Amino acid sequence: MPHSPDNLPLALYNADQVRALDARLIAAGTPGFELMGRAAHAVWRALRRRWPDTGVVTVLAGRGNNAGDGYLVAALASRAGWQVKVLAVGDSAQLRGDAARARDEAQGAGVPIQAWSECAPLEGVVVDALLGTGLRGAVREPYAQVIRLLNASGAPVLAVDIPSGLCADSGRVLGVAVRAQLTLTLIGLKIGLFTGAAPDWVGELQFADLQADRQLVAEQDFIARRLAAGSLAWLPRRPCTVHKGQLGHVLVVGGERGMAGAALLAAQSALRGGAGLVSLATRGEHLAAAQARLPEVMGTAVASANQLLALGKAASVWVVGPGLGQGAWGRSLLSVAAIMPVPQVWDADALNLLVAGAVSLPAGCVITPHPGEAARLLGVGTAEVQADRPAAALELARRYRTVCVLKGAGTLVADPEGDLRLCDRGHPAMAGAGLGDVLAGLIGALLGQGLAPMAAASLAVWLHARAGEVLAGQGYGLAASDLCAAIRQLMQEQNG
Ligand SMILES: NC(=O)C1=CN([C@@H]2O[C@H](COP(=O)(O)OP(=O)(O)OC[C@H]3O[C@@H](n4cnc5c(N)ncnc54)[C@H](O)[C@@H]3O)[C@@H](O)[C@H]2O)[C@@H](O)CC1
Ligand SMILES: [K+]
Repeated sequence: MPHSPDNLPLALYNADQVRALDARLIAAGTPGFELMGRAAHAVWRALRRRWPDTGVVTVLAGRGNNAGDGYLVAALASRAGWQVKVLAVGDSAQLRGDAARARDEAQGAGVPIQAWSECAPLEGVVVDALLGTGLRGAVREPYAQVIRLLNASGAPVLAVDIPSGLCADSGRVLGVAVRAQLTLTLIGLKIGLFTGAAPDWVGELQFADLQADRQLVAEQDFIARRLAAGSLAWLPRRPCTVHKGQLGHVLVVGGERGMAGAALLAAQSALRGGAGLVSLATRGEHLAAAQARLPEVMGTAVASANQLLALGKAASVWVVGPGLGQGAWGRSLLSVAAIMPVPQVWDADALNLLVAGAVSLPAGCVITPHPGEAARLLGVGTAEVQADRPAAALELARRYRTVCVLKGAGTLVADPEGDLRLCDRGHPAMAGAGLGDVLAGLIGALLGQGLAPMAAASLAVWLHARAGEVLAGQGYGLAASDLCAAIRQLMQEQNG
């Protein structure tokens, strides 16, 4: 993703939480208009840094405090000698409170304020100050038409706080949204800037804390935390005397006929993720190829539940599902997994069989659905999952009493108690076959080395995404198996 440098804060808020934070700051003695002024200075600085030589600004202003920020930016631009105008959507005479004061300040600075009309030209850099965290429901007219024309104009856009039309809670486009080149968000990071459709609308993301009191910020509830290297539980350093028996024995179960590769990738990933031992329970036809490709992995042909039961007792972690299929073979193997009292990762067809009611999920699991699997697990459509990914991840974790990794851009990791992490790393090049199998194997390896399910899932998601970024950045085709070496490299850099 183009945004999310390492220096952004970790806490992610929904709209209500960020409003509560605004209110706390105001109650603690910083007037709202003072915050608005700081917001405007931050926007103006960001604008000049990004477009230093333009000299022309059009501010599109709505009727709330987001517009107030915009009016004050216009005042600053005018005082700096830039050519600036405000196009007011709706009647600017109806502005109230701080926003009205900001409008008056712009007027006092000589900024022309015109009522927006379809033929008003959008000149220079456009500051989107139409709608912020106060947006409720689908964008109404004439705002929707303003946004459509803005997007069609090709003008460079700096969005104030959040691109207008994007839901601050879910990143859903509420009918229509501004496509920004740069978004400067204020006081706290809204989760809607990172999830759902947001990565395609936000552009570069910058953050201004408006000098908010750190103690007050720390006391504010948040909905999720961003995954970042510094915030992750890393593997403990290995003692010199360590032996393979202490590093986990991961058993990968899968590879129905025609789907051998998925299980192999999971096994390879478990190996490269540092598991002491890796076993593979698969169809007999696949053994020779598996041994040739991964000689370190102990491959066993399993034809029945009893064979798997005998084999599986030696393993400390199970990774079940890659290429498992949904036939009788897969179902019988999964019924064994369901009674094993060890940490497990359930992926792919294991989840489809779970939906079909073939088995129930054992305790201590991590499930790793993509949006389609998540939708089936929740009994809703995929669009509904994508419309509010944080809510879907939390609901899956709660309903199945498990750690849930909801894959896709902005992968989320949730636990049943409501702890939610978001990964804003990764790359579109990762939308390919086998990437999920690598993630499942890596989570298994980290569980085997002693990390708790939430920590193992979070670290694996982050390593997987960072590895994808590193490889995509080198500009060659990304194959899932390439990722294993890059993940190993990242782990070495961190623990080395
Ligand atoms: N003191 C504060 O609370 C601060 C707020 N700030 C800014 O204020 C923003 C929040 O301000 P507000 O709460 O006034 O809200 P907004 O300015 O985001 O939006 C409120 C306006 O949008 C209209 N609206 C709501 N839903 C709509 C829809 N579906 N279609 C069309 N119009 C719709 C409302 O009628 C109202 O006029 C933040 O995003 C941020 O930019 C900053 O100035 C920093 C300080
Ligand atoms: K906006």
